[in-house]
Amino acid sequence: MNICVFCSAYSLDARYTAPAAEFARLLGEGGHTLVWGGSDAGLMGLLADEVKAAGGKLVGIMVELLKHKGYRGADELVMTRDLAERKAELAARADAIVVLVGGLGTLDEVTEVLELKKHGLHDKPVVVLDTEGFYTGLRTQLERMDAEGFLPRALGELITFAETPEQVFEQLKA
Ligand SMILES: C/C(=C\CNc1ncnc2c1ncn2[C@@H]1O[C@H](COP(=O)(O)O)[C@@H](O)[C@H]1O)CO
Repeated sequence: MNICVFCSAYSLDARYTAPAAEFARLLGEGGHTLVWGGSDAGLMGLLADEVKAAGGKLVGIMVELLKHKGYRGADELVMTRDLAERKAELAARADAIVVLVGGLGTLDEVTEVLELKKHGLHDKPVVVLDTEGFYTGLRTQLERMDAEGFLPRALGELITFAETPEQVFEQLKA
């Protein structure tokens, strides 16, 4: 499976990096391909290192603007002109999307895939690894949208939340 991962480009402490590394190990050992932003920065770089060490393949979708942070050692590195083209390419290459902890870039990416899914433009699973309850606020907001009629589909059809890396893969199989 080609698994697109959105996650932080910053270096984080072990309570965030350890579950991400475990997720990466399961991805690599499962024979999957990581499709990601193609950077060696922060958690993005750690994820790629761990997937590679576990035998998985790496497909990086880079953007001109950030090419100085490109990951050396990807099986394929695709260069896109701008962030919009990169987001489209990331989604197009994926069979499933997994969201790890991240900041505004990650939030922008997950929001876009959910908006496209809302409109029926794809039906790929979107699973959030909710490490340390990092996404409690996002989940609460989405649940309110669901309960108060802001979503055309049930929230559970758009996105699911996992507490552990193992649960992410169980939800991708379901
Ligand atoms: C932090 C530094 C450079 C950032 N480099 C990036 N390279 C590739 N992709 C990136 C970068 N920054 C953001 N992205 C994309 O957004 C997500 C991460 O953003 P966040 O704000 O950290 O959550 C990630 O999924 C990427 O696709 C300088 O060292």
